[in-house]
Amino acid sequence: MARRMILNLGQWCSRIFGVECDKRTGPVYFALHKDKQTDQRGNELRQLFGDGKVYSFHVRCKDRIQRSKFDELLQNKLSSIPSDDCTIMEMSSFLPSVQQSFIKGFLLKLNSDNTITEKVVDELLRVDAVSVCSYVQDRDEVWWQQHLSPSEEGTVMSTRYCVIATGAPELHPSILNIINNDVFYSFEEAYNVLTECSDIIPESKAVLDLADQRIDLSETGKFPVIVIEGLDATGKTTLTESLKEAMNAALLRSPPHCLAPLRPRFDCEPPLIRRAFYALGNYITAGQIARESSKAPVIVDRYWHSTAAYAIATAVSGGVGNLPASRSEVYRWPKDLLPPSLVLLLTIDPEERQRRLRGRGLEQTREEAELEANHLFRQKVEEAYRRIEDPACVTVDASPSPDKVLQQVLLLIKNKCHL
Ligand SMILES: Nc1nc2c(ncn2[C@H]2C[C@H](O)[C@@H](COP(=O)(O)OP(=O)(O)OP(=O)(O)O)O2)c(=O)[nH]1
Ligand SMILES: Nc1ncnc2c1ncn2[C@@H]1O[C@H](COP(=O)(O)OP(=O)(O)O)[C@@H](O)[C@H]1O
Repeated sequence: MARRMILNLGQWCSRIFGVECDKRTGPVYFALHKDKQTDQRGNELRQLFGDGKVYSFHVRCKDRIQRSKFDELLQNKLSSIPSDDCTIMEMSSFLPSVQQSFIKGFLLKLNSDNTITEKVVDELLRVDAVSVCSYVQDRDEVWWQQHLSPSEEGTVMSTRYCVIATGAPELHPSILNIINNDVFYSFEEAYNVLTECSDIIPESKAVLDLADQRIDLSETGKFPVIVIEGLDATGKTTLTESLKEAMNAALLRSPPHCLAPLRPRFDCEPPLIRRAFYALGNYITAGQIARESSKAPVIVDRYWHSTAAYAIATAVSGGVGNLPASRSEVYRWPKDLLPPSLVLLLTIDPEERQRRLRGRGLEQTREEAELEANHLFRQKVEEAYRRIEDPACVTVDASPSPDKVLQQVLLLIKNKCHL
């Protein structure tokens, strides 16, 4: 995929940086040059680096488990700065000619100098795995990126590169790493992640043991398997319980009940580890689906669509426009995961969903909180749901009463599954 990322940068190929400075206009991209460049397309750079001190941070660490932990540390440190004192923008960077070279970082613009911010910058400077840079103009108003490193006397400015604005690559950099880092397309890939983190997360061994004991059947039985998907509070639990009664069906969910005690532990982990946990949950549920569908219809409350949609929406910065295009390989069902007969995506308008969330009164999970705080994230989840294929979701308007939704869905299942 990196082949389509190559930009015309001349003979020297630096990292390309994309900063989400304005959700409406999309990222501003820049590259680095060893020599001074007079034609910088300065207006765009002034938008990024003008008006006050600017730092960028990203994690450089070969081990992906360590990298994901440092990413989390970096995000938590920066979010400790009062939002009035700074503007934090997501920054992605990649090497156009190197696969899997994408790294996620942040650009920090200080609205005012204060001790909290300087303290956070100084602390991050002392984390070996975190690369800190500042951006300054010389007397010719040419912008430079300077790499900073700590010293007893303060900070030392070492290597510096001339910053040049550049055009947008064809694909948003954040989609470069999705495959088997954010979304897992095989049991083995997800299993390997939890194996790699079992020394720092002892609970991983319990998950791996349950994954080893999963029912490993590759075919569903003769009865239909219907997955119910949708954002929180769209009515999945209500509908799946009614369908269980109405169809005398087995009701399963992903992650499966056997993983429920471990879920809060992994919900606190960075995306790489959290998604591997949910992915293994899908494979354990798949074995239960295969077994139960030989005896009766099976209803499943969330499955791979949830895992993939939330992972893609989290991994891709900015708005819906940055999502991988429809038909992209990231939306393809894993070849080794049992596919259901039908996937129904419950949709309701945001106001009704808010009302139902309040009515439910349950504690919000981290992702639910994110869904409410960030309508861009919610839009990306909904759009990612719709782009997943083989099987694709069939959208259901879940705003009528519970009974009307049930009747509508029973008719849909009858028609689609030829019951
Ligand atoms: N089940 C499931 N949830 C996921 C996954 N990835 C992210 N999530 C998010 C979706 C929700 O915001 C949150 C909780 O989802 P669940 O439906 O499993 O739990 P809960 O019963 O609290 O949510 P609900 O309101 O019934 O949809 O976790 C995944 O792979 N599977
Ligand atoms: N069709 C519906 N009409 C009105 N309220 C509903 C409907 N379906 C569910 N609810 C209510 O909305 C809240 C969330 O429903 P729930 O089934 O828990 O959704 P989910 O499992 O998708 O989070 C609950 O309080 C439930 O009683």
